[in-house]
Order: sequence, then C-alpha cells, then structure tokens
Amino acid sequence: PIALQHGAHRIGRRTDADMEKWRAYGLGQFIHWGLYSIPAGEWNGKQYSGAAEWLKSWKEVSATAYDSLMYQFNPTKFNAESWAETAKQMGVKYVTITTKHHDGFCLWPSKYTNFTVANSPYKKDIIGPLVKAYDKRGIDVILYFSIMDWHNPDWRYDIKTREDSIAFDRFKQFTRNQLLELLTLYPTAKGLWFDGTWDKSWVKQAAFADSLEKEMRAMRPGLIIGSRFRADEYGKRHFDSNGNMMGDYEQGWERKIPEKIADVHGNDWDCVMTVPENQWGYSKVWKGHIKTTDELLEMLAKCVSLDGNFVLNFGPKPDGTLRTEELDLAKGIGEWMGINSEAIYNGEYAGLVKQDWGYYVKKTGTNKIYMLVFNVPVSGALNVVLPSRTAISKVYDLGNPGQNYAPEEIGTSAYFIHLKQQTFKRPFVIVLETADNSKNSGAQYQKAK
Ligand SMILES: C[C@@H]1N[C@@H](C(=O)NCc2ccccc2)[C@H](O)[C@@H]1O
Repeated sequence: PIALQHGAHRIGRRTDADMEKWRAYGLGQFIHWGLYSIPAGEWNGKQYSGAAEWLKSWKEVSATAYDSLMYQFNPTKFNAESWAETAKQMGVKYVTITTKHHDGFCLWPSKYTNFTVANSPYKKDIIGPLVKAYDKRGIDVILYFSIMDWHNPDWRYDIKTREDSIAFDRFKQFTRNQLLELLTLYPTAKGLWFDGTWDKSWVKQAAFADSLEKEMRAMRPGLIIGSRFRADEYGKRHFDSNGNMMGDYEQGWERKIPEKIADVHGNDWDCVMTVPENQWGYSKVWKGHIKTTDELLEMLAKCVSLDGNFVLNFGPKPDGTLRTEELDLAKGIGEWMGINSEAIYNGEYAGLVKQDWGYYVKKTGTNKIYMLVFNVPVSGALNVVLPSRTAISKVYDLGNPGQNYAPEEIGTSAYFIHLKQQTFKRPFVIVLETADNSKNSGAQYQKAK
C-alpha cells in the first residue's frame, strides 16, 4: 500500500450505534428545494434540457437574473409538519434535505452570506422547522451541502494563478464557517451528504478537507459523512489510492443501483433516486419515463437486499406544497410498507443464490429471511436454495400470516414454495424461518411430484 496522510482513516464498516442505526434505515427521502424550484426548468419561455436545479448553469441564464429569484422566494403554503407527515406515512426512516445546492442559495439564515432565506420575502428559516418536524416523528435528518457554490465570487473550478489560490483560500474558510454553523444550529442532524466536490479546485484540498472532516467529527461525535466529501492527496475520490473507501458509506450510487453484492465491496452505501429520469428540483415538465410505485418498490427491495439504503427524491413546488405525482407515490409506497416494512427495516444481504422471483433480505441478527416477490413464475413454484444442511422451520406470507406454505423439498436444502394464487396486485413478501439442520443426519426429501 501507498503511504497516505489523507486517505481512508478506517478500513471496513463503522460498528458504532449511530452507524448501525443508519445501516438499518432501508428507506429514505431526499428533498431538493430552493430558488431553482421557482423557474422549474423554464427560462424566458424555453425549456432547459438539463436537471431543473442546474438551470443557473444554462448559458441562456445570467447569474444576476437567476440570483434575483431570491426576491421571489415566498413559499406561502410551506408547512414542515405536512412534509414530515407525508414522509412518516411513506415509512421513511431518514430524510436528506438540501441546505445549499450548487446555486449557493441557503435555506437557513447563514451569517456568512446575504444569499439566504433571511433576505427573501419569506424571511424565515426553512431548515430548522424541517429538522424539528422530522425529528418529532422519529425520522433522522441528514443535511445535504454542495461545496461547489456558483454564487460565491471566490469559488473556482481550478486553481491556476496566485489570485485563484488567494480567492479559494477565502472560499475554504467560508465553507468551513457554513458547515460549523449548520452543525451548531441543527445539532440533532445525524450526518452530512456532500455534493459538488468533483472539480479540481476542491480535489486539490486533501489536507484542508481531511482536517475539516476531523473537526466536524470532533464537534459532533457519531456524525455520518459519505465518500463524496474529500479526495486523498493523489486526487482519488470515493476510494483512496489504496482502494479503501473514504468516509462512512459509499455515495457513488446516484440514479443507479448495484447489480450484485461484489459491486459494494462490503461497504455501507445509499442509492439516491429521481422519479423522472434526471430531475431533482421541481420541474414543470417531467419528460420521459416516470417511475411507478411498483418500480420504486423493486428498487427499494434490490438496494436493501444488497446491504444499501434507497433514498427517493421529492422536489417540492415553489409554493411549498408537494406535487400530486410525488404524493401518490408516497401513498403507494406507504401502503406497501404498512404491510411489509418488516422486510425492509434492519434488512441486510442474505447470502443466498439470487432467484428470478425477486430478492432475499435477511433480518439483521436473526435467522429470518424475507422473500420479496416481484416475478411470479408460470409454475407458481418459487425456488429456494439454502446453504447446505439448512432446514426451513416456518414459512408464511407477511401480508397474510394465516396463509401457510408447506415447502416441498426438492433436493439437499433446496425447496419449492408453491403459491396458492397466480395473480397478485402488488409485490408480496414470504417469510422463511430457517434452522440449522447440521445436527441431523442427511435430511430426507419428498420426491418431486
Ligand atoms: C444528488 C444530485 N447531485 C447533483 C448532480 O449534479 N449530480 C450530477 C453528478 C453525479 C455524479 C457525479 C458528478 C455529478 C444533482 O443536482 C442532485 O443534487
């Protein structure tokens, strides 16, 4: 291995209680809200082809004109309690909220810039009420923070001249001030979700970022910080020059999901997902495919089955209400979670051979295995292959406990679970309680009928 001062400072997963709680979440909510929600991807009557929250980067948009959106920010219908209640009904265990996106506008009254809610017609802090409303419902809060800040004149994409270096040193102090301010104002926040850290200017700040991360962790023991915050001294991000993950969980899964367990390298991770193809902030026009409840439930199941958390994005409207498509999805997911959340919370990779019918999730610390079924085979028989000498002691349908299945043993620790019906409206979950059978001599199995 290469001697590194600013690489990963821990090998393997964190084992403390705060991280174990994060690992158990399963389902989260992302909220992207800010000035970009006002134009919602449209400018001078033309549609921006990119993500709505990147509108300011469009060459047709002048920074001055964009920044004066601050004087239009007045979400009269904003109600933190109703967002938190929607999230509660959906069954999320944590929420990641944008405090400042790439455009630099702060949803809290930062004392380090005038570009905040305090100088908008709304005047009031948005982050505080949200933290309070979510905390009250037992939903942990993670604060999203973009390092890249298009409003701050000291931001640089790269550092080429002495002037760049002097300006960017001011920017680094500004960034440190804002982050310590956020941790001081919102002490119950469980972590920080960093973004906008890919440009050379920041990638060159291995020592500064490392010391800032240490300072934040010292200030808030247990704080959870992802792999996207800092680079090592060779500019390596997410994984340092020795291939060790930086931070506490992998943040690389943005709008994508790992295929197999080998893809996650034994690390904690979260997948953050948009409802349309690629819109995080509110966008008037949702182009292309809009994901359905069933699709999102399958993504959730896949993430949890591979040791990750699934975080679904909401882009609230400028008036502070949520759009109906997102409310409908929250309702659909919530109804499913109302019946099946036991298969999601405290779920982990089961270590079984993946079958076509869906995903296995093991309940952490137990011998309970959940079968999350999305694809019913024509045969109606779900194939289950367990580690050798593992017997099934109990099988039942989570949504219909009375429905007991007598698994048919078709080989050594291999079973068919015969479904009683052929069509299902929603994905469903079958619970397997397994028993270690290694004590008995070779188990007898019924000949396949
Ligand atoms: C969570 C999302 N991240 C922001 C973004 O710019 N993603 C594009 C991107 C994704 C992965 C590596 C670099 C850049 C989007 O605007 C959202 O905030």
